[in-house]
Amino acid sequence: MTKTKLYTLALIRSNSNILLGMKKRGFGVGRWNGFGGKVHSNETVLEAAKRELHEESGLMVNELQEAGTLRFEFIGETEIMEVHVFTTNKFEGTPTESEEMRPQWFPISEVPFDDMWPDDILWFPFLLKGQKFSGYFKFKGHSEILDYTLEPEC
Ligand SMILES: CNc1cc(N2CCN(C)CC2)nc(N)n1
Repeated sequence: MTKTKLYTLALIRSNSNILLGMKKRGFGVGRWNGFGGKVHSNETVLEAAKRELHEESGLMVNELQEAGTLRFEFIGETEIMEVHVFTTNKFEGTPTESEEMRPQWFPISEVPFDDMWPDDILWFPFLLKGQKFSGYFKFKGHSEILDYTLEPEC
């Protein structure tokens, strides 16, 4: 019986730059990504997104904009990951390395997709255009997408 587990992912923009973090350990280690993690039972998805962003990058945000929802199935695993994606260009603080993440600004034109999860190159265009999206990806291992659906949501 598949079980859905909630996660967050926050992408921070500043003019034509985007803040990514190099994951230093755990799930997705060695790949650049936004900042996020699990949603605790005593918090909303939005509260978790703000908490995880601060824990992983040192940045503080008052508001986050909903950008989209991504669901991931991994062949052979019963958990479906439901990742709620957020974005903002209003933040306080300076990106600071954490135990989990090494933050770095990238020009939007230089997003290192080759060193990111393979789904990212597919949904980033929606994020960058401010078009909300909903995606479902079936992974074999951590690098092969067997099939997927991705559509704009209003
Ligand atoms: C499986 N593909 C993924 C997962 C993923 N996440 C990021 C957030 N994590 C907490 C859970 C997994 N992020 C991206 N960009 N792609």
